[in-house]
Parts: sequence; C-alpha cells; structure tokens
Amino acid sequence: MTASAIMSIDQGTTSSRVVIYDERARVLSSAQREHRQHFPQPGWVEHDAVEIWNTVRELMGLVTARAGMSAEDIACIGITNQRETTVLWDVETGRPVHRAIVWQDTRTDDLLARVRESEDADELRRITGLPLASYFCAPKIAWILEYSEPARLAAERGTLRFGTMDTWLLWNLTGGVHGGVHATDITNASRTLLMDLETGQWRPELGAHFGLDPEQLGPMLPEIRASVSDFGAVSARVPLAGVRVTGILGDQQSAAFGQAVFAPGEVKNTYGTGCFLLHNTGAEVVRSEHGLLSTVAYQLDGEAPMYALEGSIAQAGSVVQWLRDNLGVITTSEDVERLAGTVTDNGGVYFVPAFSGLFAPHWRPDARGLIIGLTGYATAGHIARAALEATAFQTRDVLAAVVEDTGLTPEVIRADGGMSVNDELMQFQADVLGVPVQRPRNVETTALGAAYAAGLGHGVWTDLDQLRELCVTGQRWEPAMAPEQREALRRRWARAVVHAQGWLLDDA
Ligand SMILES: Nc1ncnc2c1ncn2[C@@H]1O[C@H](COP(=O)(O)OP(=O)(O)O)[C@@H](O)[C@H]1O
Ligand SMILES: O=P(O)(O)OC[C@H](O)CO
Repeated sequence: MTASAIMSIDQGTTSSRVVIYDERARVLSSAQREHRQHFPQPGWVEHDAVEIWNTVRELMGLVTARAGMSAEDIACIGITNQRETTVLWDVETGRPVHRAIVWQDTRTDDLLARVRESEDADELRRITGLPLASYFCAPKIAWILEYSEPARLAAERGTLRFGTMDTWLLWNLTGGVHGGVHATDITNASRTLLMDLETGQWRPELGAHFGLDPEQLGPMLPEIRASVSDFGAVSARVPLAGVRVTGILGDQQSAAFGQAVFAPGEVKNTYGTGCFLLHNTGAEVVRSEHGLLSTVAYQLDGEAPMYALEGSIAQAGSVVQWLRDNLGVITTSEDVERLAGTVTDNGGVYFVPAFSGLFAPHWRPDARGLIIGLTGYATAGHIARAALEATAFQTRDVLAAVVEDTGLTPEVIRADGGMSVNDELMQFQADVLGVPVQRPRNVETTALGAAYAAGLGHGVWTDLDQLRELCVTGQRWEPAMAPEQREALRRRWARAVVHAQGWLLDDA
C-alpha cells in the first residue's frame, strides 16, 4: 500500500509541534513541547537552535510511535517555522556560532535607525517590500558577525551558513555535516531584507547597507526554492529516514495556506504569540503606503509566486502570558477568559503592549508598553480585558491599512491560532472591525498548511481546489456593535497608541 500520511513540523516561537495527518487532513497523532526563551538583556530574545533541533527530532519519533507508524507509512514531510529568527552555524562542526536571535529582538534598532536615514533607504524598501525594522534577518546576521569571533572566523574560512529555522531543521534532517541540504523556501527568504521580491532571488549586495560584506554573505545564503517543491530526503541518522521534505512555508504563510487563502482578496488573521494578518494580493506585488509589508504568500513548483500584504503585530497572546508569568494574576492562559469575564467592559482602561516597540502599521521602535485610563475603579479584570482588546484594536489598525492600500474590505476574516479559541475576543473582534470573523473547526492551521504544501508536493493531493474542500468552518461571529460606539473605542485606542510612542527618545 502507498503511504498517504503526512508529517508536519511546526517550529513556533514558544514551542515546537509535530502532527501526522491522513489524506482527509484529519489528525492521527500530535505532540508539542516548549523550548527555553533566553532574555539576556531588555529587548533581547534568543533561542538555542540545538535545543530546538533536538526537540523536533524527539517529537518526530514520538508522534510516529504514538500513531503506531514507521517511516514506510509517512508519504512526506512539511516544515513551517517562526520566521526571521536567525541561526548562523559552522557547516564543518554543525554547531551554531551564537544563540539564534529571535524575530522580536530589538538589539539592532540603532543600526536600523542609521539605515533608515541613508539615501538608499527607499530603494532597499522597494526591492525587498519590507519596512526597515530590526524584525528581519539581515541586521541580526550583521550583529552576530560583529560580536561573535567564532562567526567571523567561520565566515573567513567560508564555512559559516545562515538560515531561518526551516533551513536549520532541513539541513539537520537531511544529514547535517554529512551533506545536509542548505535551502529555504521563498516565503522565508522574503523576510530577510536580502531578497528581491519581484525576482525571488538573493541580492547579497543589499547586505552592505547593514555592514555585511556581500562577498562573504553570498556563500552563507541558502538556495531559494518554491514552497511546494522537493527539498531532499531525511538522512539515515534521523527518525523517518528516506522520507522526503516536499513543502516549506513560514508559519504565517502556512496558516494562510491551511485556511485556503489562495485567491486575491482573501484574508486570514492568526492569533498566536504575535498576531499576523495576511491579505492575498495575487500574482502582483502590492506596495503599501500605510505601514503594511509586502511578502510572498506561497509558490507552487514551476509557477509564479503569489503575494500578500501583511500586518505584523508583535505582541498578542504573549500579553496573556505576561499577565500569567510576570504579574501572576492568572495561572493558565485560558484563565484570562474568567478574569476578563469578571467585568462587562474595559472600564476606560487601554493596554498598548508595545513590549518590543510597535510593529505594523506604526513601525515605532521607540514605543514601549503602557496601561492608561486607570482610576480607582479599575480592577485586574479591566486590565485583563484591555490586554485582550489590544489584539482586536491592533488588528483593526492593520485592516484599516489594508483597506486604504487595496480599496477592498474583506467579506470575512478567517481567524486561527491559539488565542482564537477565545469566543468573547472573536465577538469583540467582529464588533470593532465591523466585518464578520470566522474560525475553522481546527484552529491549528499553521501545521495544517505545511501538511497541505507537502501533500501537494508529493501528490497526495493534486490541486488547490481539493485543499479548499478539506477546510471545515467551525464558528462565525457577526458585528453587533453600534457604529458610534465602535468609533468612540477606536478614538480612545488611537490616543493610547500616541502616548506609547516616543517613550525611548532621549529627553531634550
Ligand atoms: N483562552 C485564551 N484566551 C486568550 N489567549 C489565549 C487563550 N489560550 C491560549 N492563549 C494564548 O495563545 C497563545 C498560543 O497560541 P499558539 O497559536 O499556540 O502560539 P504560537 O504558535 O505563536 O506559539 C499563547 O500566547 C496564549 O497565551
Ligand atoms: O511563532 P509565531 O506563531 O509567534 O509566529 C512568529 C512569526 O512568524 C514572526 O514573524
């Protein structure tokens, strides 16, 4: 019998998850494990790439055993990953030269401020489709090369390699020091500030804007392949030896793929650690005038890339974790529903979670978090509610930018991600947007998208229409708030955001 089960590896910011699906996209087996977050200084966030690889390898063995399967039963593997997080490793030792610098890390803000002021800034934005922010890979590579001697020595020897998490995992899966494949997919490459968005090719010379030597950078970069394509076979040293990796997508693009956001005008919003809204713009790159970024949505083998406008929000579910871990007002993330449910509205309290500055549509690294509107009346319930509402308000800001840029208001927002299980938040979201919100029965669309991509690559499914049919809608929320109330809330939120900006500017 031919194998038709598909393994998806979902390597996220806080945890890794491995899922096995059948050809009806039903979950056969899954397991998840957190990895350590390192915060060496305020604004710095690092991951241990070796810990992550070990976790993924163990989870692969675990879910296969739990499903009572072996390598022969798995048709193919898909990978999806936290994007932009930057790993540099020595191809001879197989060891990272520094801890991975995570997408949320703000240590390169000063470098970016200088790049933004340079005369080539507009050209850099035009070529890459990205705002000049510490969020992306190039400044992180530059930082490691400046501060890590092992990195510099490996670069001089020509043995240093760069990758986002997909690339690091693929290289290890396919043999590591014994000939691992050094490749990435176009969606991940489009987040580096080093790829030409129109051609899908590297432009190593762009590295010079960040102080990188293009001659040294070129050989460090992985080969860019279509998201649905052959990335190589798992090596004999790893569980599932011989199975081919046939799909890779950055996690937000994967969630969009898993929600069948294939056509222009379709929109998804993923509520995870951060919150990321993607609006499919078809085969054309649409350039934002309102603070969104242009990115690749997906590319099928042999076809032209499909693009998207993206509104990236840095802090969403992470604020719930902050209430849990830093304030201790809840003991689990789900507990936030109970605490927020102790009040009927925000009591005038607004929470701007600019923990690492503000991303889209403001792009203000000088902003920091604030809770404003406090009175003697405010309780922990109001603060919890304000923390949840912040995600809905931020989504409203990025959707307004989408409407400005495209002239289109979506018919529905397809929500997913761990925070989207919160029904009250979904209703509030529909209310402040004035647009219906719909959630699939299975909110884990990130892992599903990579499975879809891999299954398409392997031939388990033959076309996108087949995938559309597999998507099952769960619940839908209609806007129920009066327009005047929506507008009043929006104005207050906008004022709170203004107050958060400029906090880090030096006093004059
Ligand atoms: N009931 C809930 N209400 C609000 N947020 C929640 C709830 N349950 C989980 N979360 C948040 O959802 C996030 C986890 O979502 P997930 O999609 O797994 O994130 P990621 O893939 O970014 O690691 C966590 O930040 C958690 O705090
Ligand atoms: O791991 P997540 O779900 O928080 O996603 C992180 C994003 O890919 C960052 O761009």
